[in-house]
Amino acid sequence: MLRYVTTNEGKVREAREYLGDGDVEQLDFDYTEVQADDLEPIAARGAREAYRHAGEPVLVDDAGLFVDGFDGFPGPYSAFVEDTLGVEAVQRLVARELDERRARFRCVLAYCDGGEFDASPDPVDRDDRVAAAATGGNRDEQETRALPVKLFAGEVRGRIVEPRGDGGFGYDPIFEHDGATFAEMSAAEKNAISHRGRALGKFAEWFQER
Ligand SMILES: O=P(O)(O)OP(=O)(O)OP(=O)(O)OC[C@H]1O[C@@H](n2cnc3c(O)ncnc32)[C@H](O)[C@@H]1O
Repeated sequence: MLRYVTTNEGKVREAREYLGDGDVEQLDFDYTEVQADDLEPIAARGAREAYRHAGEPVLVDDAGLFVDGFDGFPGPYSAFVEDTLGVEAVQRLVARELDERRARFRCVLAYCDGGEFDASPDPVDRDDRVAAAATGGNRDEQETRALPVKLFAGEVRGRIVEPRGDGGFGYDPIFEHDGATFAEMSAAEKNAISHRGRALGKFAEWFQER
């Protein structure tokens, strides 16, 4: 059984739709969201912490909306911005400030099961702030840091539009791809093209071959 580590029911719905109901169990665990410019170090750190907590194979899902004209804002801060400004305010800001409304969604899945495998290069090393916070520390911290993690990234391009649709979650109503917003699609339709669907596809292929 795979523990899908998230507090977000929408993510779990899509993971179950893709991987199968019986294979995914939600682990509602709030790992430390380290400050970083990319999703990779956040997801890797989360997977290590979640594995130490659960003692079973875990998959962490970190995602964000990156608006081209805002240099990728809100990116890794997407959850904070959704909670504070709200999705519709982001859309109004884009409409007011930008002629060019292109954006992309990214999703990074991080897998950890305490075992050895062809682990991804450690993204924590790439980010000075995260590395500084993660070096030193006690033995527990050093053991957590040493756990191998495998990363799978997915991305989809689209544009920011006025909200449409009742499905999905988060920024889905304002993200349009090929004429439809993600909130106008079923979970299966969204998975077929989305950042999460692509990352899940890469993960499933690797996991089956293990
Ligand atoms: O950290 P967890 O517990 O998984 O839950 P979260 O919702 O805080 O997840 P993130 O840190 O990955 O935050 C990503 C933000 O982007 C939003 N988001 C993530 N995936 C999305 C998707 O597929 N469609 C629309 N919005 C999405 C989500 O609602 C958050 O506001």
